[in-house]
Amino acid sequence: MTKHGAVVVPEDAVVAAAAVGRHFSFPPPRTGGVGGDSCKKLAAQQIDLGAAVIGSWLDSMKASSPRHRLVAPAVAAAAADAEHDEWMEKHPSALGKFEALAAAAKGKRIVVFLDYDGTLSPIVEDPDRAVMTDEMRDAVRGVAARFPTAIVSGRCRDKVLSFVGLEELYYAGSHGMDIQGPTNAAASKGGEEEEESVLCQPAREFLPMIGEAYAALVEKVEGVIPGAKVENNKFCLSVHFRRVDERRWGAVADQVRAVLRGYPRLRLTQGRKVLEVRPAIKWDKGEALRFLLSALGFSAAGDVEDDGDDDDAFPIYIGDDRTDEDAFRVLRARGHGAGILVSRFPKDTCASFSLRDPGEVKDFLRKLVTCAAA
Ligand SMILES: O=P(O)(O)OC[C@H]1O[C@H](O[C@H]2O[C@H](CO)[C@@H](O)[C@H](O)[C@H]2O)[C@H](O)[C@@H](O)[C@@H]1O
Repeated sequence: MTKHGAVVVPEDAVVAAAAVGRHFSFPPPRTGGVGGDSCKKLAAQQIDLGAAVIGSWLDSMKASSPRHRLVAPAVAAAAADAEHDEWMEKHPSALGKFEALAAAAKGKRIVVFLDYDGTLSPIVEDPDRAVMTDEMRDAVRGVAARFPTAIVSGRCRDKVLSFVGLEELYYAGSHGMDIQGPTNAAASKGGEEEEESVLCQPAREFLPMIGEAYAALVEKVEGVIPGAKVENNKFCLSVHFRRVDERRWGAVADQVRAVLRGYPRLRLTQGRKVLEVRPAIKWDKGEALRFLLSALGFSAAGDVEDDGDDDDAFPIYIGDDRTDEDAFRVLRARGHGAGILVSRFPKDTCASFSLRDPGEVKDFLRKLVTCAAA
């Protein structure tokens, strides 16, 4: 931490590869707790936002999109292919291994957790246009009709609900800091639906501070650096630099750092060409997953001393981003359930399986529905 307490978590910095051996094993070996050897907790790697580390932080920003692999020369491309094959051995396609996954879930109650951006909708330039297709919506609706289903997103809960448009789901917005149950007629008991459906808001006291920081970031970043955009996600803020000239990413870092000096109780993490400002509390997508499992009546196992044997839930979590690793780690610590990373490229991850893109996510969800119907 800096002396002001503002920190950045370089989320691509060491998430050790998920599989313990070279070859895929499922169910995945336990890590011996959330902070186990093979999946190191990123939160433990908070790096000072001081000028001395801005270089490595910028590297991290540059690495937040893997597009450079597309233009690799032939030799590098061959090496990348080999690396990809090896990675796929450790994180095989959840479609290709569907039968193994279904066998592991047999006799258990599947619970589905879905990230939004990059998982249900493709990554696009303008965050306000990241809509999902009707086909994807149908697939999610089908899954939710059979299994408890939650959307877990960095976005503000209302916004992600408006994008997904399905009231029968659970929604965990603001990286899990704003959790709501289903709001459809079957779930609500009439009147005060909004109040009744809110299940958990562990960062409520931060609302005024987040509002202030938002205004400051709009003024000092969005108003100063062309292309920068600050998104208010209620309990956290996103500073987008996807449309900022790469030569000015350092300026984005500097400006955000300057603003956060005034807010020692806020911390910074990184997603896909976005810096995420959030309350410095021990709450993330992994905690949201635990909370929801518990709210659904399942054990929120994951502690070393809990062997999870009496747990009849089989959580499936699908996500594409670094913030989803917190949830993958919880699943790995549980020793059952399946973490599925959405990525075309090898990435360090605690997920057991992979899917290439939202198109494959849709196919996987459809397969899940067909399998449940059978
Ligand atoms: O947890 P998620 O649902 O994956 O949300 C994470 C962030 O997603 C959004 O930003 C990302 O998607 C945008 C649209 O495709 C893209 O333009 C941006 O570069 C990505 O970082 C969202 O806008 C953020 O607020 C979320 O925190």
